Amino acid sequence: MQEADPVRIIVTDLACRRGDRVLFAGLSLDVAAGEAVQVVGENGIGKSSLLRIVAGLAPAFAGSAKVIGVAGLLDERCALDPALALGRALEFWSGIDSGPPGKPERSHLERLGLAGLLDVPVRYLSTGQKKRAALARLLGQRAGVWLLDEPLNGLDGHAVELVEALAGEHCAAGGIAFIASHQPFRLEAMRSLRLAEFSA
Ligand SMILES: Nc1ncnc2c1ncn2[C@@H]1O[C@H](COP(=O)(O)OP(=O)(O)OP(=O)(O)O)[C@@H](O)[C@H]1O
Repeated sequence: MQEADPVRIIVTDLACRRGDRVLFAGLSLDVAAGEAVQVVGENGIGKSSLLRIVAGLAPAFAGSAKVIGVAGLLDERCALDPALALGRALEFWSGIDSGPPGKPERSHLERLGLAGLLDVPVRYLSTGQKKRAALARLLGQRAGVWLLDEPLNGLDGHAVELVEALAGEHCAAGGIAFIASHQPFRLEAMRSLRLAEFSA
């Protein structure tokens, strides 16, 4: 994240419709720099849909969701070319996300345990390795607003702690973590947003 970039999420009277169902309505929320929110609720209640609306990838049915700053979405897709070696795949995005020359930061790769996998085609990576690769891309984006959809899925205990630590550092540096997760996510002073309270 670029220091001093202002970040905020402002959700106002938001409603979400998928197919012929309104999943939730009347949702208002204000998330400021340094804050973390965990969106909780049963399968199918609309957590991913909410994150996609906030990311600007799905339309609101009513109301609005506004992000101030750059948003980076991490979801179940690792969004890296499966045919490319991991290093090349990350370089491609790094060039787009933060401009040339497009080298992913070595310290990120080492911390995520990816430094020894840069020659491995993305399609050969394990589930947890793909998730860590997606995190490397997110870190490379330098986005102030992290939208994390089930970020702990497929990760071993060590990697879970790492993701929690990364999110904590991100918030401490003035970023926002907006997280949909069924699993407990240990992050200091994180608020819970119970989507069931807004079910239509
Ligand atoms: N494009 C779409 N068209 C129609 N229905 C959709 C679409 N996308 C999602 N849905 C439906 O919307 C509902 C909410 O899905 P969503 O993925 O947001 O739930 P979730 O709370 O994230 O669930 P989970 O905990 O299982 O990940 C589901 O019933 C899903 O089938």
